[in-house]
Amino acid sequence: MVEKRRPIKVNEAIKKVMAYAKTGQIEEIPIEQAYGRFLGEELVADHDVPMFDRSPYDGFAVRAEDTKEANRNNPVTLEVIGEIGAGSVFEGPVGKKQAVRIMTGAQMPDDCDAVVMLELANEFEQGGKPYFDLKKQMKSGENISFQGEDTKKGTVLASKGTYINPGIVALLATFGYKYVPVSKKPTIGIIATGSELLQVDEPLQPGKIRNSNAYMVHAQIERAGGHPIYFGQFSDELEVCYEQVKNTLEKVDFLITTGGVSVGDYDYLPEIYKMLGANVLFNKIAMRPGSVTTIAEINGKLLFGLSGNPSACYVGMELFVRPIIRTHLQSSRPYVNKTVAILGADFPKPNPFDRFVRGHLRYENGQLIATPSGLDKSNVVTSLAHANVLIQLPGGTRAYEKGMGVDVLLLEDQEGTTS
Ligand SMILES: Nc1nc2c(c(=O)[nH]1)N[C@H]1C(S)=C(S)[C@@H](COP(=O)(O)OP(=O)(O)OC[C@H]3O[C@@H](n4cnc5c(N)ncnc54)[C@H](O)[C@@H]3O)O[C@H]1N2
Ligand code: MOO
Ligand SMILES: [Mg+2]
Repeated sequence: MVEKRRPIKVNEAIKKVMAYAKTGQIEEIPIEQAYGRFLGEELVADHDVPMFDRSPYDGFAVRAEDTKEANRNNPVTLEVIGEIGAGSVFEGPVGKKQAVRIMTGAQMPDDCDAVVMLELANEFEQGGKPYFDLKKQMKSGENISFQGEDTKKGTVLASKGTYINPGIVALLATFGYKYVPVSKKPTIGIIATGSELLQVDEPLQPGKIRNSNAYMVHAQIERAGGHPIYFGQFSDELEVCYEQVKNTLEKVDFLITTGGVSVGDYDYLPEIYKMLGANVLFNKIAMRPGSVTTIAEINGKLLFGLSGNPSACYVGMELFVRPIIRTHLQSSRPYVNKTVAILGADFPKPNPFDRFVRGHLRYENGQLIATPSGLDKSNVVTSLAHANVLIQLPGGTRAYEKGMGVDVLLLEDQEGTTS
């Protein structure tokens, strides 16, 4: 007699798993390797940027008061008493009707309060000395990048757990991080189960398929920011799988298995959880695909029993494993980000369970359109290739029509959300 499983709501399932979410440790890595990692600490400006008033143009640093009388018919003449390249500092005083040639990025001389662009200065020499005429009155503060205008000392620029994009890398360099504190990646074991599975390089045989889940999950873990370790594929033999799961558990922060969670004769994961003495959080979720996703816990360590069906496995990974990874990486926004889009095609199949349809999101005439990216069956693999969203269709009796507003989960987004 097959056991009767009680489906729980998706949000309830996520909550049950997240009760075991833990933040991980921090490690320091060279800045060159920081891109794509997650900040282990908040990034605070420990000095003003820029640190000094500087010129945004190549030109002349002047005292605005000397240009008061200047206009188109009445140029003022200023004497050029020196030159400052970026990186140098002009030490001397700048007196009445004097100016200093200055380059973009160079520190302003203390006595000057405006910069004349080179194009506006009519340069000439007299008695062996350089001068220029200026036909424009300068305002005090004109053409200056002021100290602290970019950011002020003490400003929090990014919170911990932030995904390090190239812009964050620029900030890290600005504040002198040769080594960057990043969240240590959780190690996540992957085990594929199924006697039908061929290795990726084996020729096809009758009744067999190649193991795609292991590599797909490997990539999904990397996208989420974790460190995957693939422990191999095992045929449906209870003892072998049990030993493998038990040994692997000791080596990883979390373990993902694919396949063997349903009610088939060779679906051994439920039995393995029993043998391990694991606490099964749930074994049925009111969702499609992935209704048989089973998650267990042993001494606080999570075992994700993802479905063998590729699309179900994929969805289970994004909904349940990803927020656990992101929390480990210190993010306070661990969930897949969401937005609303317009459904790009009819979806006529009503279902009592919530659906997560693999979809492709695109911009069209300023609107976001989400269209299913292939056949919507949980055993389908090709619909995953062009999926950049999961279209979330609440369960019920209704069909969904092209043009309706729908929630979409943004799979390639790195910002995440709080719920
Ligand atoms: N009587 C019932 N049968 C099924 C139920 C049910 O409730 N009652 N649930 C169905 C649902 S929903 C799903 S999803 C699948 C889940 O199956 P399992 O998680 O037990 O996975 P397997 O039986 O091992 O495999 C299912 C399917 O996926 C293929 N597979 C497995 N591993 C891989 C892999 N690494 N790469 C690619 N494809 C893989 C496997 O060949 C099967 O076709 O159960 C339904 N049945
Ligand atoms: O777990 Mo299944 O994917 O609902 O078809
Ligand atoms: Mg099965």
